[in-house]
Amino acid sequence: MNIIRTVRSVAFSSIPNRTLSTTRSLSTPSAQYTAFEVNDKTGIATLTLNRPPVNSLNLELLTEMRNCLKDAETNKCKGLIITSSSNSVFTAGLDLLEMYQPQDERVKSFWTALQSMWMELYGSKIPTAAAINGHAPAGGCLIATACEYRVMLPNFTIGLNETLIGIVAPKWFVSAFLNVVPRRVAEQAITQGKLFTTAEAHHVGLVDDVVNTKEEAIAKCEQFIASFKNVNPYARALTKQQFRIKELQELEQQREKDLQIFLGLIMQPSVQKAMGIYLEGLKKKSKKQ
Ligand SMILES: CCCCC/C=C\C/C=C\C=C\CC(=O)SCCNC(=O)CCNC(=O)[C@H](O)C(C)(C)COP(=O)(O)OP(=O)(O)OC[C@H]1O[C@@H](n2cnc3c(N)ncnc32)[C@H](O)[C@@H]1OP(=O)(O)O
Repeated sequence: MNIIRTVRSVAFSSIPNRTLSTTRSLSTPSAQYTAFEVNDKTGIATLTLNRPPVNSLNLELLTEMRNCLKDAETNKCKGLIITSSSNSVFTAGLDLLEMYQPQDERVKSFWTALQSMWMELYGSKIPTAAAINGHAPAGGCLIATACEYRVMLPNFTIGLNETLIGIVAPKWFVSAFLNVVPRRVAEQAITQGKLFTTAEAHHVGLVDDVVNTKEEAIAKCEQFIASFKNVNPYARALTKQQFRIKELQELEQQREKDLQIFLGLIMQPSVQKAMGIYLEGLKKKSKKQ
């Protein structure tokens, strides 16, 4: 696999136009699981999730994601694309090992980092797009629905499958899902823990477009971001905020309560047992392959 390096605090406005190399990626020692590149010509940032084998979202990855999102906004990038370095998994969602038999302080930091990353992404002032080049269950779907545009490659799955693991998708997971699919479809799917195939997701509007390759997916995201080129960024950001402020304020005001509900749920012996069985099943399946 290519070693992907990460750029931090590169002011887009200070990047000169170059003809040969069109992306800039500098390394920072702290970035382990993400690559963050800014295209010099378009000003679009790409955040690539890079935590093999399945980009499961642990504390460190969530923290890096949040830092990249902040950098993209601070540096006035024209837009942000999220994708994965894997050929088959966008992200497997939250790292179950963070929630199974967890350490007290770490699991609190983990959930707090998830809240922060989501608020940063959902509330981002710049256009955001997900190039979903693999499976996107649970937390993967959460990231995709927090973006303004989604394009997906064929024959993968996406959805909020929490109930199948014996856990509950919090209200803010559901509200972002509800932005993109009708309420009836959402209620049925989330209570069933349904994972939609790409074709089904496209049919219900969970993804906007389907393309065959990652390159095409990135190009579609770039087109989406470019569609705002004649729009005043300030007016755009305030307009977007009007659509999203309610969910953001709700979570901001209830962060501690949300954390306590999360801890109360996952620490239940029956939930720990269900998670253990689910993890065991994943490991058995992985060994068979
Ligand atoms: C009103 C009250 C509200 C209260 C709210 C409270 C709580 C909410 C709590 C939690 C919310 C959680 C949301 C989540 O995101 S939970 C995670 C859900 N994710 C999944 O179910 C996906 C599981 N994974 C898969 O289905 C497959 O791995 C996948 C299709 C993604 C990829 O398949 P592939 O064949 O390529 O890879 P595998 O062989 O299955 O896996 C390789 C390796 O990775 C391990 N692994 C997979 N997924 C995870 C994961 N999410 N976390 C940790 N580890 C994972 C897998 O076990 C294999 O490991 P190993 O055997 O190689 O050691």
